Amino acid sequence: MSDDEPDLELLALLRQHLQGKLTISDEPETGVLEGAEYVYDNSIDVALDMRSCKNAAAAIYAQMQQKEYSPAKWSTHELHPLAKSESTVAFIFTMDLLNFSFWSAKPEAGRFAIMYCGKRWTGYWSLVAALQRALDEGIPITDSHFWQNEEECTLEVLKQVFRSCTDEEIPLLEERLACLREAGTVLYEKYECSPVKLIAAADGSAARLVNILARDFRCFRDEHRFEGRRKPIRFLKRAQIFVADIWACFEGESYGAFRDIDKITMFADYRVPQILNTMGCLAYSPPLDTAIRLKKDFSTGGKWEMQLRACSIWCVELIRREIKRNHPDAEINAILIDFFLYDTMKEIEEAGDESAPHHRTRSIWY
Ligand SMILES: Nc1nc2c(c(CN[C@H]3C=C[C@H](O)[C@@H]3O)cn2[C@@H]2O[C@H](COP(=O)(O)O)[C@@H](O)[C@H]2O)c(=O)[nH]1
Repeated sequence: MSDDEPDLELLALLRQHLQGKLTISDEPETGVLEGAEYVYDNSIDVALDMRSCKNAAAAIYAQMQQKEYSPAKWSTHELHPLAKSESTVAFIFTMDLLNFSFWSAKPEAGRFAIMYCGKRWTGYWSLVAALQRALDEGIPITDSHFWQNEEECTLEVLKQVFRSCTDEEIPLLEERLACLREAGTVLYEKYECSPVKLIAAADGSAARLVNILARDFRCFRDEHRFEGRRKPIRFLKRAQIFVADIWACFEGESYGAFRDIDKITMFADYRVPQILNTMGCLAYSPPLDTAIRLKKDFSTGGKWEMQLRACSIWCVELIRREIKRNHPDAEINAILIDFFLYDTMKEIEEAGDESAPHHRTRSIWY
């Protein structure tokens, strides 16, 4: 938009304000849900099946109750840190700086994997295992001073941290080092080298913390242009899952106390669309469905990838609303629904069901 063109959105807001119809609260919004709805409304390759979403809401609620999904469940995963401490905040920050792109084009036996505690870990769990193993081996991988030290924190050392028990290396190793370097510099310049100070800057607002991460760290700024829309579509997946992991780990207390945690949306990755499609909630156009089944590469910010990510966010939001409509007192939000869907998809995959492959994008965003 050129400078001399009127900003119609701003004029509309001013008109509403002058008519007393607009209360501008200082509570921040992330804009993620608004962007997701816009893409959903303009999608031609992905649609939501409302009957399936209603059925899914009932099934998800029942299973979440039965499996007692709550923030406390986060700490029951054997690799997640248990201490409610600053070092756990640093661990989670490191983890969510690097929490992206673990999928492999190789068969299960040959894919990147980490041996730790006598078990073979793949995907997201390979990341958590690698960080735990590094700490056991005396590598200060969660310390932002280390990330900035170019003599100590080298690509070779990071290769050692993520050494695989197969022939395949972790994808995007150089990009992961760049994320640590940038984060170390920003923490040094703005937050006294402390992720705890970063959380404190949000003053108890989850939305504000997501916005701070997107503003101050390029590697968290997961936002992309969609067709002709002037404002970028914000997914902010790793920024949001960082806030969610802190909230869940600390069970809404201490560093995890956020008064607006319910503003966090589903995390637009490659796993949850997969299970939403399996449940019939997400429907794909034939060309898109074929491209996913043929395991084609999807470009970052491409129209198919944007629709998949945005419609997944919007789908989980509709499922959340349906659950709350039927169970107004249910302590459920998009985070817990997302965690449940991710874990369930992993159980389906571990049972060997490869019937619905996921879309494949290689990026640092998810
Ligand atoms: N939407 C969503 N995406 C999630 C997670 C998690 C793990 N969260 C744990 C914490 C609490 C929960 O109960 C989970 O146990 C990882 N991912 C993303 O998936 C991808 C990895 O997939 P795979 O290669 O198959 O492991 C990668 O983009 C990673 O960033 C989640 O919860 N939701």
